[in-house]
Amino acid sequence: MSAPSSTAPLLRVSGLSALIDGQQVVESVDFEVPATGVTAVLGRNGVGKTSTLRAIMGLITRSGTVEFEGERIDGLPTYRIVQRGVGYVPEDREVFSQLTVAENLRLATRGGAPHRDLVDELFPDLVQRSAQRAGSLSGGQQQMLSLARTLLNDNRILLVDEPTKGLAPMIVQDVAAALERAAATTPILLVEQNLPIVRRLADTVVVIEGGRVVHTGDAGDLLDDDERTQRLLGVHTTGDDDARTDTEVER
Ligand SMILES: Nc1ncnc2c1ncn2[C@@H]1O[C@H](COP(=O)(O)OP(=O)(O)OP(=O)(O)O)[C@@H](O)[C@H]1O
Repeated sequence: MSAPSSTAPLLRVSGLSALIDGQQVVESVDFEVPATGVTAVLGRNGVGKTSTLRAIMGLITRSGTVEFEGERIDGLPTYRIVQRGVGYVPEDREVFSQLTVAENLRLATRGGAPHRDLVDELFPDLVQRSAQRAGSLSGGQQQMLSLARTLLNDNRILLVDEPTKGLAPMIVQDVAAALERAAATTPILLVEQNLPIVRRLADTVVVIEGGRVVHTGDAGDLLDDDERTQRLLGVHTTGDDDARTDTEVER
């Protein structure tokens, strides 16, 4: 196989479908993730955003094609996909609550933690709390730890699922700053319902409805079009700093 050209998408998803308990939750999804910047997956609650990421990672039964750097990864088990450099930060954070911050980071390390300095710089609070049990961290600190675990390693792409969900506004900004910094070197496929954060971070958007892609395009173009945003996402963006496409109230 010839090497992918510099303009080729890094990740190409074609006809991706997925089942949970026999129910079709992702239906023939097609989209591409370019080799730079942030691609945001948007959509109302329960439309299949998380399931799309989980299907790419091989965490749920899926069919269709997923190509990463020009090679198919849809037949690989999750650990092999991660070894290829696909970093995944799940929605529910999944920190080991009985282990300390330092132990969580050590367990996540592949190949000598090449980005330890970056992680320490991005998350000084975690350095301070290195001996603290992860289960006793706040939601925001656990999100930082979950991100830090993935950012420690060399990733070719990051899949990040709702990193700001349920977080206080100040922590949301800290998480966004960390993602912005990571995106400078590593492309990100981001599920995010906080539209101001999407506007800040994303270049491209993929909108999902009922398990299918219903819109792809420039992030600014969509978010500048209030009528279209309202139609696709059920929320207005104009002048609303807290616009979210879900119903959660931030704590
Ligand atoms: N473990 C599960 N068991 C049964 N149904 C599930 C499970 N996980 C997801 N689903 C269903 O699959 C569909 C898609 O869910 P998914 O979490 O992918 O959507 P989402 O767009 O990420 O939603 P949200 O924004 O609420 O996180 C929903 O109808 C949901 O109820």
